[in-house]
Amino acid sequence: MPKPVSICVIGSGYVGLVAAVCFAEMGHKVVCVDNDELKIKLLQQGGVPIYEQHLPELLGKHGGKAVQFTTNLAESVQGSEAIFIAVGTPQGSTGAADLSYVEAVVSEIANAIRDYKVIVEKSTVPVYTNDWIRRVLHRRGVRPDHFDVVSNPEFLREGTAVGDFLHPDRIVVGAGTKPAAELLSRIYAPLTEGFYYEQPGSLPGPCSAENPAKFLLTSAQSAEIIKHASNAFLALKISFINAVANLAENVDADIEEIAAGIGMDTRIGPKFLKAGLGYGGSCFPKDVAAFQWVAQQQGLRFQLLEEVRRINDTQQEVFFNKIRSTLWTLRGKRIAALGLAFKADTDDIRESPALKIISRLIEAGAHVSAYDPAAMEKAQQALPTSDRLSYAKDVYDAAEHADAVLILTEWKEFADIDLAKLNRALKFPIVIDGRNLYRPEVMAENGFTYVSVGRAGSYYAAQGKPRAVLIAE
Ligand SMILES: NC(=O)c1ccc[n+]([C@@H]2O[C@H](COP(=O)([O-])OP(=O)(O)OC[C@H]3O[C@@H](n4cnc5c(N)ncnc54)[C@H](O)[C@@H]3O)[C@@H](O)[C@H]2O)c1
Ligand SMILES: O=c1ccn([C@@H]2O[C@H](COP(=O)(O)OP(=O)(O)O[C@H]3O[C@H](CO)[C@@H](O)[C@H](O)[C@H]3O)[C@@H](O)[C@H]2O)c(=O)[nH]1
Repeated sequence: MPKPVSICVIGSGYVGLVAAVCFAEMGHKVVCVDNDELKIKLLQQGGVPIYEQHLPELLGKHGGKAVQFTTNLAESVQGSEAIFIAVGTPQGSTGAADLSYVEAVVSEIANAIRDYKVIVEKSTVPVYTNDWIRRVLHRRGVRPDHFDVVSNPEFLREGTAVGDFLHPDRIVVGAGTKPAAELLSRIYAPLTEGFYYEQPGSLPGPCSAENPAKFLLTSAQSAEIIKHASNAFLALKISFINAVANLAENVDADIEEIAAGIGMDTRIGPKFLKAGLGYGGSCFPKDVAAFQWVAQQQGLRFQLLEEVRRINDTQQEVFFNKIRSTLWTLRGKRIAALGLAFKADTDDIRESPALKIISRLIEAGAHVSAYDPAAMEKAQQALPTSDRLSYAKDVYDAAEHADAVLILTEWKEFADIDLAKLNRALKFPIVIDGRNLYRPEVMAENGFTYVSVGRAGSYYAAQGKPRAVLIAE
């Protein structure tokens, strides 16, 4: 097992915090820095700022021990061999990523460096950011032999972040020098050489000692583009299936059957073919826009990405129109909204399709009673206060006397609803499901008018036949 590395992670958001505890889990010594004093205080006191599977146990195991939390960037940089930058890169007004947080951190690093450090760009950034970081360090007088800059994009998903980090499909490292590449390979050796998976108590996942994580060494530019292109491709898959869903609905076909049939082709694969409300979250919307901007800067028009974004925006419009056409008028209607987070297993509400739909319903004069298993607090801070918006204590409380129920996030809790109890709570037994959590024939059997995405519910209710999906399962 190679010697552990002393690591500084700057940013204690989703990526920074997960990276910090996972590096500790891999045997390294970590200091995690943030300029948000409240967050650091919470972490120092053993608090967990985000809802993420396995994070509380790893914070409990390593917090204050192998991972220290601090606001002192200079000291943390000086005491570490590798400095990971994991601050936000939000979307700017032109679609380009706003790199001001990255630049601010690089300037602070420049003031702190006294000897050789490997600076690792982990935030999602446009191509040539690695070059810019080097230029800023030069301009600020840092000796060229005192640093290398590496691009190491992160591919974790919220909700499964810890598992994704420790069991990645691949680790991409864009490094231009041997010492930098060697340090990164030492950092990830527990995953790429399988040592971590041999440890008793290591978290289970798809990688193992026999099937360790893959390490791909590339140029910095390639690494930067790999990240943008991966997110854009996944967004493209989602928009593609949503476009097919809208067609399927018009011709009485079923998008679940179609996605199963497409996904069985191993060249295509079954993942990211779930039709629904379109993609949201803190990554896809901004990263597709940023990648399009990158192409524009090179004089290229990446029209495919324009279409991906257009379909995504349309998808929420399509769903809103379904609500309208099912309920006719919306003013004064009482609607239960199940789900606030942008997807299941997270409390993150950034770019959540659910919040956009709820806001539109309120604007249209409807009364919304909302419920989410994890995102209530964050949603209450984000949504405007309104006497037409209330927050329920559970699914059935939200549904009480409602004209209809909307399913906006694919929480397992919503797939396990007691349908008879739901039916009794509602004023009218209407479910409009943006996540296809139920089979239309089951909903028909339970007396519901059921509207979903890319499926003609009435067909199955009438035919009552087993479907290809069922046979395949
Ligand atoms: N969220 C994800 O699932 C995910 C996955 C892969 C990659 N990414 C990328 O990783 C980056 C970080 O994303 P995130 O979701 O963790 O962001 P976030 O907004 O949750 O966290 C960023 C953190 O950086 C801190 N910060 C900002 N400026 C700072 C400074 N000068 N010094 C110290 N700390 C500072 C903020 O206080 C915040 O805690 C983004 O580029 C994002 O695109 C995110
Ligand atoms: O078949 C699918 C899969 C996802 N989604 C939606 O797509 C969005 C993004 O989902 P997901 O990719 O699971 O969540 P993120 O946590 O945003 O992760 C993405 O964005 C991260 C930040 O860049 C990357 O690191 C991850 O690899 C990438 O999956 C959510 O709104 C989902 O509801 C669908 O509509 N259909």
